[in-house]
Amino acid sequence: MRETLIVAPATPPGRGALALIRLSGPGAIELVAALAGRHVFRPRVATHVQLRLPDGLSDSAVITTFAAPHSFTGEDAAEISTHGSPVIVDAVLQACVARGARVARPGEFTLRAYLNGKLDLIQAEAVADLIDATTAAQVRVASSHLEGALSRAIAAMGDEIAQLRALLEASLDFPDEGFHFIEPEALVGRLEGLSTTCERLMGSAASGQRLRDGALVVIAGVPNAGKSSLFNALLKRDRAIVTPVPGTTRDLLAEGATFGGVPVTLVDTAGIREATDAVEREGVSRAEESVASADVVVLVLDLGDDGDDASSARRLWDTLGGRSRICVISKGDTRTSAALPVPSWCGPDALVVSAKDGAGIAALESRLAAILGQATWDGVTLTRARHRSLAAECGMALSQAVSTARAGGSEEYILADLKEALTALQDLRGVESADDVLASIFSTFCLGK
Ligand SMILES: Nc1nc2c(c(=O)[nH]1)N(C=O)[C@@H](CNc1ccc(C(=O)N[C@@H](CCC(=O)O)C(=O)O)cc1)CN2
Ligand SMILES: Nc1nc2c(ncn2[C@@H]2O[C@H](COP(=O)(O)OP(=O)(O)OP(=O)(O)O)[C@@H](O)[C@H]2O)c(=O)[nH]1
Ligand SMILES: [Mg+2]
Repeated sequence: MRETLIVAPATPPGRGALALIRLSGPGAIELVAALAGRHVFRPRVATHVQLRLPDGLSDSAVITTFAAPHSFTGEDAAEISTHGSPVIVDAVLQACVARGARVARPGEFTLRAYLNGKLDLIQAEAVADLIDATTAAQVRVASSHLEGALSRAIAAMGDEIAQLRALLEASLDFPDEGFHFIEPEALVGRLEGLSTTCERLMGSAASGQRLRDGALVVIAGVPNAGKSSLFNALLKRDRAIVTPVPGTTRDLLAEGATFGGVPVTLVDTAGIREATDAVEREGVSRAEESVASADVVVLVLDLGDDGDDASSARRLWDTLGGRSRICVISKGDTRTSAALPVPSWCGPDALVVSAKDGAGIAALESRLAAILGQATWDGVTLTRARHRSLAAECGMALSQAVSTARAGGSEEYILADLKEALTALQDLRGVESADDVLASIFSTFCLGK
């Protein structure tokens, strides 16, 4: 499969100032030379040429060649930078295909870089995440993974495991002498160190996955609490209908927003109460489902009224125990000294906001950013379910090794656990990945990557 020459546009479809078409594989350099009508290119030097294309077309273009192994893919590669008309891009692709190239599958360039050892699996995933990034925080994490920060952290754990295994195996080789190449206390200490490192790594997974995949923030409360007004204030536009009539919002309203660099789907819901008509009842049940699946619930409470409000809001708040929740007292501009004090069940962290004059909105945004923000471990964050489950396998094997070592158990059992932990770490970096794992990762790439 790696023997074929592949070609694909690296720039998005449609009109642009320029377009880049990339080739990788044997014959890439000869092929562009033929299109340019010249033979010699200095590797890695952009060269201005007149391209000869099918149907009598031509274009003034720039070609760069990369001789294997000094390219992104590790193969012979070439790039053609043309004027950005889709007609020219098509003509270049046709010309390449006519000369034996095949149009690349999604992610195939990066797959080749991985198969040729230019990137590990974590770095290859980071290429896709970098292209998909919509916030600076997502770019920061994906760049650091592409640069190798997470891979190095995992490799360091693997090295420590390999050292411990060598010491344990050496001890096994001299059973009669009863000689240990590592003292039992030192072994327990080093295993605990590994186990702690693994746990800290796993501790970054929830926020890392939220950063990559986005989070769900749901605004909830009783009717007329000021939820839709708060929704609009956070979005900084007049998205939802706001009226003094309780029960105004019926359906869920979802819009994109960003807090602390985390892409968020912000949802406004119907006020939760015993509904009398069928439409409202459906709205309330959708609101409850949305609350159940939220990463963070913002409970809006209007304390300007008679206080009946507060008792039903409190029931809702109590159902959120153990979840990420923020209590927001709305309509701060109307609250006089006569207004009800903030009840103690809201906790000391309740925020008073006003959608009308904007007071407290920035504080709410910071609170959301703090809850959703990254928990990094030495600047390294797990970002995918794949990372999380392999780190968990590693963590389980390590804690097993710790308990065996603490109980003075046999070296053979500890060795088996360490082998399992090491395998999980190697799978994380894709040292020897099965074809179906690779297929599922690379098929999510965009064309030309
Ligand atoms: N024009 C262009 N821009 C691009 C890429 C590309 O392929 N082409 N990239 C594609 O994703 C990214 C840059 N990544 C690259 C990674 C490695 C090599 C490369 O030639 N590596 C050689 C030489 C090493 C060196 O001198 O730094 C190698 O690894 O041997 C090039 C680009 C983003 N920008
Ligand atoms: N003075 C003032 N009035 C507010 C504020 N926020 C909301 N209101 C008023 O409170 C009423 C209800 O506001 P909404 O935002 O529609 O409340 P809601 O919680 O979405 O209501 P439902 O969709 O019916 O559940 C409207 O008359 C708003 O103008 C505020 O910060 N200050
Ligand atoms: Mg509403």
